[in-house]
Amino acid sequence: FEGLAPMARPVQIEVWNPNGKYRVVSTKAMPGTRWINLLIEQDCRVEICTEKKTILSVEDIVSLIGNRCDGVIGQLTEDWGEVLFSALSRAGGKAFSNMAVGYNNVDVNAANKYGIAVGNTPGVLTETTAELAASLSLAAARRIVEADEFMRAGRYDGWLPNLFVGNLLKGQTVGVIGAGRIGSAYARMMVEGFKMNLIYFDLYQSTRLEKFVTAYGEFLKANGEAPVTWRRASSMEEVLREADVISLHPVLDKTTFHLVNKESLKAMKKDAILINCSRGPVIDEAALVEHLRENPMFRVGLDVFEDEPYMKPGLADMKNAIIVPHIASASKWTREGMATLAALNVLGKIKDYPVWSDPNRVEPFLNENVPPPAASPSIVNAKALGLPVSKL
Ligand SMILES: NC(=O)C1=CN([C@@H]2O[C@H](COP(=O)(O)OP(=O)(O)OC[C@H]3O[C@@H](n4cnc5c(N)ncnc54)[C@H](O)[C@@H]3O)[C@@H](O)[C@H]2O)C=CC1
Ligand SMILES: O=C(O)C(=O)CO
Repeated sequence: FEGLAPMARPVQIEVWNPNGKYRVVSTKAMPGTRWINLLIEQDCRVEICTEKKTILSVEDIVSLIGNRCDGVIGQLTEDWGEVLFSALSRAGGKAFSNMAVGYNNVDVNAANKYGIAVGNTPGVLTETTAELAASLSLAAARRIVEADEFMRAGRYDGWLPNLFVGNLLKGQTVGVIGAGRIGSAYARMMVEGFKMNLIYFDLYQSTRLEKFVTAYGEFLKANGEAPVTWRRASSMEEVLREADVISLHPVLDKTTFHLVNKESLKAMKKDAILINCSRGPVIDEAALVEHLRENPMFRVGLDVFEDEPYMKPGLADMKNAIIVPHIASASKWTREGMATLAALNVLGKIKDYPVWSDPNRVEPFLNENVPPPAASPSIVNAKALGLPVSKL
């Protein structure tokens, strides 16, 4: 790598295996070391950006790419479009992977234009993300954050029949919008854990989820308990009208932008609970603040925000909102796994490996005791680029 033209603007980096044949850049330090070791073992020089700022600009990343780079692992906060894919292509790059399952920050058409593979990290974060949605559901139903603040403020002076009365989940209806991997895992947790009935809306039927709820209902009945039920709604409005707790888990695209707006909020029960662990712009956040103000019994649990990292004015003042900073996938196992999948996506393309045939079945890549399969775990534009599929 000596003799390369200096970068346009220096960006601080940490280098592993300086003599590696392939140059792979990660725009952020990521948890664990397995991802670094896997790249090094396959002759990669790994450069990790150590700049202090949280969100790198397009210019920062152009500098990082420099004039020779085989692949980049990037983050959902970065704007991966024409400028970055053309820079990566000029540097001889073949692959980019988001360290995330959502890739609404990536212009896949621009990547296709330059023949660059785009990876994401499905599966490894399903349960962790669903568990946070479940945590927010419980926290909202039982007003845990308000009650915690009350205690810390020294305001507790004795048990009272009316103190922080919330909602019982058992026997109520949970509504899921977007019953894909995460939405289905959340639905199962709420149905099995709290014996809620399920209503869901998705463009596709979730047969596995339906079968699970049917079987669980039969199990309960056989044990003399009230069975749980499920229904696939024919419109989102049906879910909004009927559910007591509604959790949003669709991808963010043109069809889901402001899916929840002023009108849809009005359609919900006055004391409903709304959870969002998908992407901020799925909710019209200004309309939500207005709705929270007008309906004190309505509660919301948010992991994501429309103008992340910012909040719409007024949201932070609402007692009926629980807000956490996009931490739904933040368990150690998941974050290390996401780093591994992202690194293997990039490595697989650099080494001309085929693409794994089923991105819902990524466990073989996560087993630390055996070498990972010679494939890229999940490439979203594999078809568009005509990449070969693994026979494994
Ligand atoms: N807050 C966080 O930290 C995390 C957020 N996410 C977000 O969650 C999303 C979902 O992830 P997965 O479950 O793995 O994806 P998935 O692809 O398995 O599920 C998405 C589901 O949304 C459905 N869908 C698409 N358009 C729809 C519409 N207009 N109406 C109703 N349903 C629609 C799809 O048919 C699919 O079943 C990701 O795209 C990402 O944006 C994912 C992980 C962590
Ligand atoms: O994976 C994603 O899409 C996230 O939002 C972070 O895990």
